[in-house]
Amino acid sequence: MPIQKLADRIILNHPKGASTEVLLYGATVTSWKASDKRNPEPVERLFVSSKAALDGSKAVRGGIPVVFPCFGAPTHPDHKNLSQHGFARSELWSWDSEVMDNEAGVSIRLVLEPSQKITAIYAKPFRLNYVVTLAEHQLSTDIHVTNTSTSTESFEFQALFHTYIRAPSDSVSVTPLQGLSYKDKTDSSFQGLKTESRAAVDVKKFTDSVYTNAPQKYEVSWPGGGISVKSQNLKDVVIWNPQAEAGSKIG
Ligand SMILES: O=P(O)(O)OC[C@H]1O[C@@H](O)[C@H](O)[C@@H](O)[C@@H]1O
Repeated sequence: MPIQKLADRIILNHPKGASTEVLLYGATVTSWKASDKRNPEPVERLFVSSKAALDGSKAVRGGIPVVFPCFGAPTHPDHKNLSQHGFARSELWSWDSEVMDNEAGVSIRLVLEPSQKITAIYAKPFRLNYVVTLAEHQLSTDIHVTNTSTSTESFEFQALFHTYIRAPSDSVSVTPLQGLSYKDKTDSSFQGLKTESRAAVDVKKFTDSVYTNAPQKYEVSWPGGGISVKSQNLKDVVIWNPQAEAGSKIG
């Protein structure tokens, strides 16, 4: 069965061995296993904390949480009743459809629409469609935000994937970010933007950097492993790793 619909999650299996799991809670991808040249057997590519709650009691600490309609603490007046990173990662999404099921890819669509609970904190006419596609060596996540208003009402939003890549934090690095402007969220004494001087950005110390106008094509590499990340229409990229310093404060 390439697509298994369980009560709380969807499991996708690719005929060549890759697999992924998507929780209906938050539409959070909690596992992606794929092979590569170094590993003929599929290996897990995403990090999920051993302490993560997967029962829908709080946003999943790991995998790929979906962030909408605000990133970080809300700053826009429309988001004033929301918590950090918005509500999409902590709502129950609905199954919509199977999009594709063949050797090229196995793909499903989930949907999130305003419920009474959401409208109480965010009364905007939105619909989110989320398509997760598993290919032999690739996982694609596409978020489509629709303004369902029948009038001229508009709204501003931020949307992103909060991907936790499974990598050794003492030796992983990300390229190419050199020369880009970034907000260093670990440095509250400095309000402006810094310029990235490093050819390869590591996360050996607590890192929380928001790069703007980034190239949308990155190599995340470590000795003996790595992963390529591509994005479309997502021009900012965040490199975050709490390390022990900030990690010890996370539940
Ligand atoms: O604890 P949360 O809400 O999942 O956020 C985790 C982190 O998410 C990152 O994307 C932010 O840049 C950090 O500032 C934040 O701490």
